[in-house]
Amino acid sequence: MTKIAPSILSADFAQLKKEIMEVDRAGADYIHVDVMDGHFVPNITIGPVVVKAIRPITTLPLDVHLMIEEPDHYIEAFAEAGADIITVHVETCPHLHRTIHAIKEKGVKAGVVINPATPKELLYPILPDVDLVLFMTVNPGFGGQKFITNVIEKIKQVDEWRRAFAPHVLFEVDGGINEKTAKQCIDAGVDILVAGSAIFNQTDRKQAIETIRKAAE
Ligand SMILES: O=C(CO)[C@H](O)[C@H](O)COP(=O)(O)O
Ligand SMILES: [Fe+2]
Repeated sequence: MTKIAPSILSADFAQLKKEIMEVDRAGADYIHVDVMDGHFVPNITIGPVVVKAIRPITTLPLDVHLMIEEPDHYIEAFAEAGADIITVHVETCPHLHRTIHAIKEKGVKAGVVINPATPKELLYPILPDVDLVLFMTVNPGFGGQKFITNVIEKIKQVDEWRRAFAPHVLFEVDGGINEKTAKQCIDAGVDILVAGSAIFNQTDRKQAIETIRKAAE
């Protein structure tokens, strides 16, 4: 079954506990946490203190998406705060193999994220080492942007590598996911759909999650 990861970037931050509890009860599979530093992306969001604060609110895995430069400096802090998955951008990691293994050494699942305009070849050498690949389907930095369709072709091509030598790797997409775009992603081989505005901008979160899940299947 398709897994859904609501992105709290589009939640009401003044009521974060209530928002997380609501999507948890509504059938979410992960909680997606967007960490932005104002350097790698033109926005600033949250850090390890917030991850620590939300950790007791839910038993769902916390999927922490690091959109920050030099992520190596923060792996320990996010792991100790309670992250279950930490994903780092290929664009921010000159020593990607070292970074991925530093995450794993903390007992956390390790994922690599790739921007829409970054060539898929950067994934090839690291694919057997990661637990997850997150394909950005918008340029990272903000919620509510339009899905970039040509990423689908990249997902299909990387899926061929996955089938050949890394079948354990999960594929996740992030950005512009809604009932219209979900199906194309699943058909291309995606396992986990991140959705922010398509869930948190709806008053009935249960229905929003079910709508995306149904459209995907
Ligand atoms: O990483 C992100 C942005 O950089 C967010 O996870 C993503 O944008 C989710 O928001 P939406 O579903 O509204 O596009
Ligand atoms: Fe994200």
